[in-house]
Amino acid sequence: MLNNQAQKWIIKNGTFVVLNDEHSVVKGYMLVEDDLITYIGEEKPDCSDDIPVFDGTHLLFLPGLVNTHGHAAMSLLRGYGDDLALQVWLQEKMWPMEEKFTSENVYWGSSLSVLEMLKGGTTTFLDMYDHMDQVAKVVQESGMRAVLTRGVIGFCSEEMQQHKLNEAINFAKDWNGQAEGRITTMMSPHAPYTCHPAFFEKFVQAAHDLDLPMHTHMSETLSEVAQNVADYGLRPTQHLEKLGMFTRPSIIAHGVHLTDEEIEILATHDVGVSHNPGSNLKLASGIARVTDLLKAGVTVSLGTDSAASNNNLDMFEEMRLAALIHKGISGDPTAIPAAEALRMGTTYGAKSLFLDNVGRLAPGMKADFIALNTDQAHFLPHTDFISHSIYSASAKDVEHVWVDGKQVVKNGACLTIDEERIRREAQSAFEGLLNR
Ligand SMILES: CSC[C@H]1O[C@@H](n2cnc3c(O)ncnc32)[C@H](O)[C@@H]1O
Ligand SMILES: [Zn+2]
Repeated sequence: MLNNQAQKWIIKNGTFVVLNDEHSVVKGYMLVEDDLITYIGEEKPDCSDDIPVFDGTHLLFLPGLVNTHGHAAMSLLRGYGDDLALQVWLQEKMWPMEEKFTSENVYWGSSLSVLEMLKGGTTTFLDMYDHMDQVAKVVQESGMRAVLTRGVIGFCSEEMQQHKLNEAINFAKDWNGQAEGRITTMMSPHAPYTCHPAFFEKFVQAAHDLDLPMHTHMSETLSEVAQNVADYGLRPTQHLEKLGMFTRPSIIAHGVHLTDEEIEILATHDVGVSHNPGSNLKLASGIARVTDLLKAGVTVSLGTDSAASNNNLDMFEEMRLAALIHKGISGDPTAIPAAEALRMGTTYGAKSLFLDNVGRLAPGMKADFIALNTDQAHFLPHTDFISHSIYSASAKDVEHVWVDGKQVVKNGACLTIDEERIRREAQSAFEGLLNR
C-alpha cells in the first residue's frame, strides 16, 4: 500500500494525458513530490530506487476534473422538482425548501456532493451557497480543492441585505487560503435579477477591497434577459459591465443568451463562462454559444450546477454533452473536439477559477489527478485515449483520485470521508425537510 505520508513517490507503467503541443499522451513514469508533480516522461527519472512505487498498468491518468459552477448542498433536493422551467423551479420548489435548510443540512448535502464528485474524478469545485462555513468544513475533511463563495439573493430588507453582504465578506476573508491552501474564495451576488444595481455594486466594492474575483449567474434564460432590458435598458452583460463587475477577475455561470456584442465584452474583459449543458438542457434554458465564445477568445469551462437541476455531478457527462450538443446544433462535426472538451473540463476550468498551478499534468503543477481503469469493454480497443475519455468514459470508470499529492479515492472508495454515514444522513436530512 502506498503511504499517504510519502513525500516522494513514483508511478510506473502509466498512461498520462498531457495534451501539450508535442503529444497528447505519454506512456511511462510520473514523479510526485509532496503536493507537486515533478516529472512525467517515457524514461525513468533520476531518483532513488527506494521511493514508493505505484503500478499504473491498465490505468489512464488525467488531470483532476474542475467543476466551475454548483451548489453542493442542493443534492438534498435531487429529484425534488423535475421538468420545470428555471423561475418556476426556483420559486415553487427550491426556494421554499432552501428556506428550511439548517447548517447541518448544508453540511450533509455538501458531503453527499463532495463524495459523488471525488468518486467521479472531480478534484476542484466552485460552490455558491449559504452556510458556507459548513461547505468549507467538508472541503477540509475530504481533502478536495474548492473555490467557495457565499451567494446572496437580495429579496429582503436593506438591513438583511447588509447582514448577508457582511456574511459574504467575512466568509471570503476568513477562508481564503485555508485547508492548506486548497480553499480560495470569491464574492457572489446571486444574479442581476435577484440583486438590484446598488446592492450588486456593494459586492464589486467588496471584491476590490478584498482583492477577490467575482461570480454570478448571468443570462441563463430568455425571460431573465428580457426582464433586464425592461428594467435597466441593457442586456445583462452590458448591465454588469456598467456596475463594474468586470473590473474584477470574473466568471459568470451559464451565459446561454448572448449577442455578438456581449461576447465581445466578455472577451475584452477576459470574463470566464461556466457552461452548464446538463442543467441548461434540463431546465430548457437553451444552448450557450460555446463555439462562438471560444472563437472570440473567452475561456469556457464546465459546471454541473446543482444535483437538483442536472441530476448528477458527473463531469464526464458534462464534457461529453459539450462535445455532442455543439456538433448537433451547428451541424459541424468538428465543433468541440474531444481534446477541447477535455480542456474545458480541466485546464480551462482551473484558469477560470484563477488557479494557476491546477488543471494539467506537467512538472510544477499541483498533484491533482485521477486514474481510470482502461481494461474494460467500453475502453477497447486502445485507439485514442482522449477520444475514450470524452465519448466513452463516465464517473464510474474512476478508480483512484489524488488531490494535493494525497490519495483521496482508492479502488473506487473514498478514503477521507465516511460514505456509509453520509448516505444515511443525507436521506434522513431530506425526510426531515419534508416534515418540517
Ligand atoms: C443563494 S446562493 C444559491 C442559490 O442559487 C439557486 N440556484 C440553483 N441553481 C440555479 C440556477 O440554475 N440559476 C439560478 N439560481 C440557481 C439556488 O436555489 C440557491 O437559492
Ligand atoms: Zn447555479
